[in-house]
Amino acid sequence: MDPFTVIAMLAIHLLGTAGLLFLVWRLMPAAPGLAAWWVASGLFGLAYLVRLVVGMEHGDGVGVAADSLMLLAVLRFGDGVREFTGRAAWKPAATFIAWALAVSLEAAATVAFGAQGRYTVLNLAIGGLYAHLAWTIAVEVGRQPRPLRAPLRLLALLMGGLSALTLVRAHSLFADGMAVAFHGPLAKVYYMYASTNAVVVGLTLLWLLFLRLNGQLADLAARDPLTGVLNRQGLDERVRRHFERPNAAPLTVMLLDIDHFKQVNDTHGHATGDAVLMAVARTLVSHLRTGDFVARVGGEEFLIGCAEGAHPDDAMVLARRLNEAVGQLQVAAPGNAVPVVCTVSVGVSGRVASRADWEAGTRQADRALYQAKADGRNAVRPAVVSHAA
Ligand SMILES: Nc1nc2c(ncn2[C@@H]2O[C@H](COP(=O)(O)OP(=O)(O)OP(=O)(O)O)[C@@H](O)[C@H]2O)c(=O)[nH]1
Repeated sequence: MDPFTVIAMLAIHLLGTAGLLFLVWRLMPAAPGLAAWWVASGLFGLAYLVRLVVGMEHGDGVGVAADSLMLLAVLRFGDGVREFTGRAAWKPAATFIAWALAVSLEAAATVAFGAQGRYTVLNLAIGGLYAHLAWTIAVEVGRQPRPLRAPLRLLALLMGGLSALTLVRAHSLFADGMAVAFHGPLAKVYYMYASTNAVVVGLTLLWLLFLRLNGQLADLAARDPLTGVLNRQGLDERVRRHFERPNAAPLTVMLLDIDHFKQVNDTHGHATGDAVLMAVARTLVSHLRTGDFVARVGGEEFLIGCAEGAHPDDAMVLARRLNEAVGQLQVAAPGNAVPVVCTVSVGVSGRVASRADWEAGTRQADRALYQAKADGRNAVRPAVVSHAA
């Protein structure tokens, strides 16, 4: 394939990808990285388009201007990667300096050596940026949620390959002259790889976005929107996953109910009632230990799963600690000088060793909670477990 056709195809792929990412971004403007990625893809496509229009081997200002778009594109791509993975963004000044430095070096090389100087510096700069990107993504693989790791690995690999090829190309351009840029085996391999990348990178970005959104949706479906703790569906899933593990620790079920919560609503209003629910949920979460979990299972009722054996304290100790901590809460009520205080009653089950015993454990905790309420509230009661065969 002649270089003109290859570069035309590259421009079409990149502009097409930019259009697709742009349409997705219009629907999800808050999706991290997406705004930078569609701009990067568009700039890259535009740079190739300009190259086609002005001619590829120009050693002049127009060529340098087209290349400056390409450098900007790689920098924007990096911005998107950092945003998506939650890494600190480069300061705009740092990005501008990196870009201006590369463009100035390229302009100086163009003046001194013509097209050969221009292409050598461009490939060096872009190859270096790709290497940095490959490294940044590779570092993130271990830090990101498990489902994102495969596409991130692929992206790191693609960037690494592109970096290696671009740097080899820079060396060949410097050593052998302009002919190697568009003709011969290296040019063939380079443009084949670049064409494949233009398609695969765009798809990988969409793959990453899909996985991220899928995770967020699953999280939304599993959590109570008011308090952020698990809802019933999330709880079922959590218990199922817990007991699926080999050598899963037994669990203790704790049911915790806010006392006289109706009065809080009736006296201070529903919004204050909501604030109390949020404060109680935060307190419970802050006291959880590794392996424990909390769910909102009713209006003012929470369930805590305590992983047995993983902690020096047993569930009763945790239950008393939670009862005390909630009792110390003071929740501001709008229009009321005195903050709202509340207490909780807690019922604690016996050990639950398997998924099949979970419902029975929940019933035990419920009976113990009933006992705590019957004993005057603000109390913790263990289940009375019958050992009859
Ligand atoms: N603010 C607020 N109130 C809720 C929510 N869900 C349920 N409630 C209220 O919680 C109250 C529960 O009242 P009851 O079941 O009578 O229980 P209680 O007043 O806590 O009494 P005891 O449990 O017997 O101590 C009701 O007034 C519900 O309207 C919610 O999401 N927000």
